[in-house]
Amino acid sequence: MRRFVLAADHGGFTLKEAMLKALRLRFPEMEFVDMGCQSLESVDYPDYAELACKEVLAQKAEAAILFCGTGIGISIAANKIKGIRCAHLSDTYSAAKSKEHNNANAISLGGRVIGEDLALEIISAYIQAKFQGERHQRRINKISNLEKLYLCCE
Ligand SMILES: O=C[C@H](O)[C@H](O)[C@H](O)COP(=O)(O)O
Repeated sequence: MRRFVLAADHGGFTLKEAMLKALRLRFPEMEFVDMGCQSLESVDYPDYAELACKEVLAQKAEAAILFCGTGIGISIAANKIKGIRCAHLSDTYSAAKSKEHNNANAISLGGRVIGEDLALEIISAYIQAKFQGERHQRRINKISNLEKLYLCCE
């Protein structure tokens, strides 16, 4: 069964809640796991990026679907984690390409920016897309080399 983890700070909480419900209805054959937060109380988005992305690195989830106010902070945080390629999304074309070309294993959306209907279409486009490999794999290998050079050193 395909398994995705959803996580948000307080700025993304409302959209994350709506997407959990909508995704479970639209894709009943898939699993969508809630990694928090659980209220509108102020929290820090790097904590939730880490929680969700650890599931992806441990291969317990196929991808992390992340939310904060803009989608930016949680994306920046996720992209500091070695092995995570997080796409900050606001349209369906980029959503599909983030999988087809970049093999993104995390996506982020802005709860204070994007409406529920568009968010559902963006996430659906990502989930339904397939990585195309080939020249794109070569470029992802180069991203991994950048991680080794710049992300893992003191
Ligand atoms: O990129 C950061 C996110 O949009 C946060 O959700 C936002 O900065 C939180 O702002 P505040 O603490 O003012 O609610």
